[in-house]
Amino acid sequence: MIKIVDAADFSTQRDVETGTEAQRATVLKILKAVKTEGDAAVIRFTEQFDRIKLDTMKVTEEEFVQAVRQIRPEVREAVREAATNIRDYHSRQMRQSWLTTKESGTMLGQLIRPLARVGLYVPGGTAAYPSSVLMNAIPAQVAGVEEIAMVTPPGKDGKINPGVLVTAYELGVKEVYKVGGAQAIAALTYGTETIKPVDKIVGPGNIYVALAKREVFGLVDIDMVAGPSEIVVLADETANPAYVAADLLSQAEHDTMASAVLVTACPQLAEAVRQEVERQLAELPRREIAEASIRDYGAICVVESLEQGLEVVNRLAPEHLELMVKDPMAYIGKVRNAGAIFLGAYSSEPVGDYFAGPNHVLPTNGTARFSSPLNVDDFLKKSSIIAYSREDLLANGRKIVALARQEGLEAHARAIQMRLDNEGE
Ligand SMILES: NC(=O)c1ccc[n+]([C@@H]2O[C@H](COP(=O)([O-])OP(=O)(O)OC[C@H]3O[C@@H](n4cnc5c(N)ncnc54)[C@H](O)[C@@H]3O)[C@@H](O)[C@H]2O)c1
Ligand SMILES: N[C@H](CO)Cc1c[nH]c[nH+]1
Ligand SMILES: [Zn+2]
Repeated sequence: MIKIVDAADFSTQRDVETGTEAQRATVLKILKAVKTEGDAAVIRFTEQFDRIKLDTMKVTEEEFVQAVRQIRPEVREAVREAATNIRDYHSRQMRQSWLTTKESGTMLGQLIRPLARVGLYVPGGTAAYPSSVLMNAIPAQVAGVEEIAMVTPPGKDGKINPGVLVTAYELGVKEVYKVGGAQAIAALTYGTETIKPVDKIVGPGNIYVALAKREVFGLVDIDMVAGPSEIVVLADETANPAYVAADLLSQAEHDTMASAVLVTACPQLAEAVRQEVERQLAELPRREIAEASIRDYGAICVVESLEQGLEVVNRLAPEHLELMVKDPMAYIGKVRNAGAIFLGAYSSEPVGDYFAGPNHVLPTNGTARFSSPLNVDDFLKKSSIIAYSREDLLANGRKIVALARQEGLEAHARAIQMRLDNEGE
């Protein structure tokens, strides 16, 4: 049963990222072994944790072809159309290098370059989402990343989820390895005989993957450590309770630790949604997962006004926020913290998960206060350009010398002073 909570002390923060001491020790052991032993360690851990003896790590052309045969044509068509929408949306995020020239002749600018090689982690198990392949690979491709290596654990039959493989194939991602867990993160970071190291690792995974990503950050870049899914629906009396309940359950079915919350000032809507959640839950194939999520992390927060509701929303900083109110556009300027904002009755959250175009890799657990959806910038890096003119150096050199000496850095000061002495009139 979904609980009714008080606005004042309500929080959706969950302790999901630190793991136990034993898990952290396991991850450190795996990272060290792969770093020193390479492929042999990857093969050993895959046998230990996935119960698969790998003959070859790299997916063959024949395996791609087999996967294509297993996927219905309409699904493949939907993947293509979703890919087009996601590519169009992310293309708008692309930045250009720039250069300004001052009257003094000095040129200053910023050079934009894509990362050269990126690793994409795709989880195995029941959460092997082809849509996550689209959401992680397309922004990298739009940025111009030349090499994308995908890693994903083998299933019980030693094969990779066919939907995931076909989606990779559709995008032209052909470098795919049947390796998962911390050993995959280690291989992407340090490199092995088979897997070349990457510059950045993106994509969600279980606690072993999350801990390994945190540990290697600095040697490589990482995107974020995404926690369980979340949705907050801010609704008024005009909202359809069945739609609200369905959208809450769409995220609850992801994970027993997913969080689904209704915030409303309308007690009648709160009661109707409560009943709808119970009714719809009973019919869901993933009922056990959704039920646990609703029981432990679901809530209805009855507030005094929509204004107060917005305060709650901004405090929770949810991954997904739905504004199911009469005039959603009127409220958008008041939303401070949310990963993605869905406006009106027809912008149901799964529209964003699969098809509309924005990314579904979003900040969770309150991190929308300071971070953004996965985007093209995550795959770009910037270099500053400084082409100082003689005129500017002579005009400003003394100030630079003063700043250097203030820091006690005489060699810095002399590098400038030497030019002033040589060139000064
Ligand atoms: N936020 C998102 O967008 C999003 C999307 C998809 C999945 N997810 C999350 O990703 C996770 C997927 O988890 P999963 O387990 O199904 O797949 P996974 O690929 O993340 O992890 C499987 C790997 O974990 C390793 N492993 C398992 N048990 C181990 C142990 N005892 N010691 C060391 N390593 C071990 C194995 O090597 C295995 O290959 C879920 O938590 C899910 O919620 C999040
Ligand atoms: N809602 C998830 C992120 O919170 C992403 C996803 C993948 N497939 C379906 N949904
Ligand atoms: Zn989802």
